Amino acid sequence: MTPSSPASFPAASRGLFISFEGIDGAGKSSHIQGLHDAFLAAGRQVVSTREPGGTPLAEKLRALFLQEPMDALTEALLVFAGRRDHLQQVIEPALARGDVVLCDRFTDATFAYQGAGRGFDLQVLSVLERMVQQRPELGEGALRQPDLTIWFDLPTEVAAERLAGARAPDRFESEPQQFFARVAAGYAERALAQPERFARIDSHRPKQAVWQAVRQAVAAQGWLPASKVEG
Ligand SMILES: Nc1ncnc2c1ncn2[C@@H]1O[C@H](COP(=O)(O)OP(=O)(O)O)[C@@H](O)[C@H]1O
Ligand SMILES: Cc1cn([C@H]2C[C@H](O)[C@@H](COP(=O)(O)OP(=O)(O)O)O2)c(=O)[nH]c1=O
Repeated sequence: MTPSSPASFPAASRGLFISFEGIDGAGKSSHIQGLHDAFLAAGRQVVSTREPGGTPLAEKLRALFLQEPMDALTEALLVFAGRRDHLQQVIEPALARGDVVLCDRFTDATFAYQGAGRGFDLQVLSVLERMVQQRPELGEGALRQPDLTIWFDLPTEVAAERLAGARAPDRFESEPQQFFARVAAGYAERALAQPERFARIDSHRPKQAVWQAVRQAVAAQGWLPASKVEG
């Protein structure tokens, strides 16, 4: 059996938590399914989920969050309330089973959108992050964070072009490009602060090249075989 054969790749059975981030239209949704399939082919159980959302309660909050006008603190409280339920009901049980959790956005989005985008107090967001994600069983003061965050980075004008006409814009997608420039800067700041967790993907390339970079970022962690290019 060769080292790249899926059957020879039981890449440890500890749970893996991978989040996907980027401004709207960055192209992340296009690659989550590809990774889902690649992990299944490597013999892993996979849970693909999203934020805001991921549980019946959090999906109800998502609908309000995306459609109803509200201030930035209300946005932050709603999104962290949904996150708490999502962690308790879906993410932690999946990680405890040893599954791979692929999460379309997580807390970095709150720092980027509510923090950098809306200008909301980052310290308040850090307090909420600590309340919601604290996991004493991981160590004293430890927070649940993704093991890897795949950050799709591309110029705001390219993302806007990709979104134009693609779907009816929600409350965030209707924001002007300056908003997304701030959000992008917010992601860059988070990535700078926690470089070991972030894999930056240059997403201003054809889909296949982006996919190869995504696959490579995961393979570099030893979680998928390196050789094969799928997708
Ligand atoms: N590398 C790419 N080049 C050109 N268009 C892309 C690329 N990746 C995604 N798209 C298109 O851009 C739009 C937004 O992609 P999507 O995956 O929905 O972005 P996101 O989930 O990050 O908001 C879709 O119409 C998608 O087909
Ligand atoms: C998770 C999260 C998302 N958002 C925003 C980013 C997106 O514009 C929106 C929904 O994210 P997303 O699921 O990427 O939207 P779509 O299904 O249209 O691709 O919510 C926040 O503002 N804060 C958050 O904490």
